[in-house]
Amino acid sequence: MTGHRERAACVVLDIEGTTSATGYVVEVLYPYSRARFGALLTERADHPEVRRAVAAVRAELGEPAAGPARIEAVLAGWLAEDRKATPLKSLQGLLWSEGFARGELVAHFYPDVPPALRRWRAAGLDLHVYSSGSVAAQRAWFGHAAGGSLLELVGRCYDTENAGPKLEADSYRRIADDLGLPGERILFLSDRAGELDAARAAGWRAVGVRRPGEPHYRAGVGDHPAVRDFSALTVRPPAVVG
Ligand SMILES: CSCCC(=O)C(=O)COP(=O)(O)O
Ligand SMILES: [Mg+2]
Repeated sequence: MTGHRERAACVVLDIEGTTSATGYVVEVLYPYSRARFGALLTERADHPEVRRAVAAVRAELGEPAAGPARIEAVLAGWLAEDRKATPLKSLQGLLWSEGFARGELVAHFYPDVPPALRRWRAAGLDLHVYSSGSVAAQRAWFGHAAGGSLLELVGRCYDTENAGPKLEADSYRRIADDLGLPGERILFLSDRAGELDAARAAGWRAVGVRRPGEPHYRAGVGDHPAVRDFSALTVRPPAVVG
């Protein structure tokens, strides 16, 4: 893996394993949400986001009368298997946003990420996010980076609810439609081969980010070009023709 160059109008960023450490998400964010699901489901059952997520869990289980204890147990099970289920992610996003706002959580970004994001913005690129974490979680995450907010660098946020699952090419087509760009002008960065495959199937450019120590490092990124971190990636806007 040496330096790599790309031309694109925008960069779409995965979070976990790409901009940020999976270890932090799994060891800090997940337990934070796990410890608060019970109170959320009982004390704030009328919150619109909670009602919506509970209805989605009940529908998925085929158990229209599932009570808070059952829902909490299901969420805990999904969390343990790291299932990227939309209702789980919505409730986590709600709890994490509040935790960030209260100063109980601070987001982790690899040190090469903030300077690269600033460099790419200065070069005229738009930056967007596509993560299994909910849009609320993404905005809170970028807004509460340890070194100061990065939210002003980010344009649109996509998750499994507004775009779809990250392993399906249609999700990337939906995002391209929303951005009003052909796939070849969009560059996706991710640590997972399956996500890069799906993006490429939708016509996007795709570059793997292989950070030693990340869970997907050993699995590699298939036949996609790869960089070790963002400092090894140069991205410039497409050349103007004519
Ligand atoms: C701040 S987003 C929380 C991370 C998370 O819950 C998640 O599932 C991230 O997955 P990704 O698609 O970014 O690899
Ligand atoms: Mg990832």
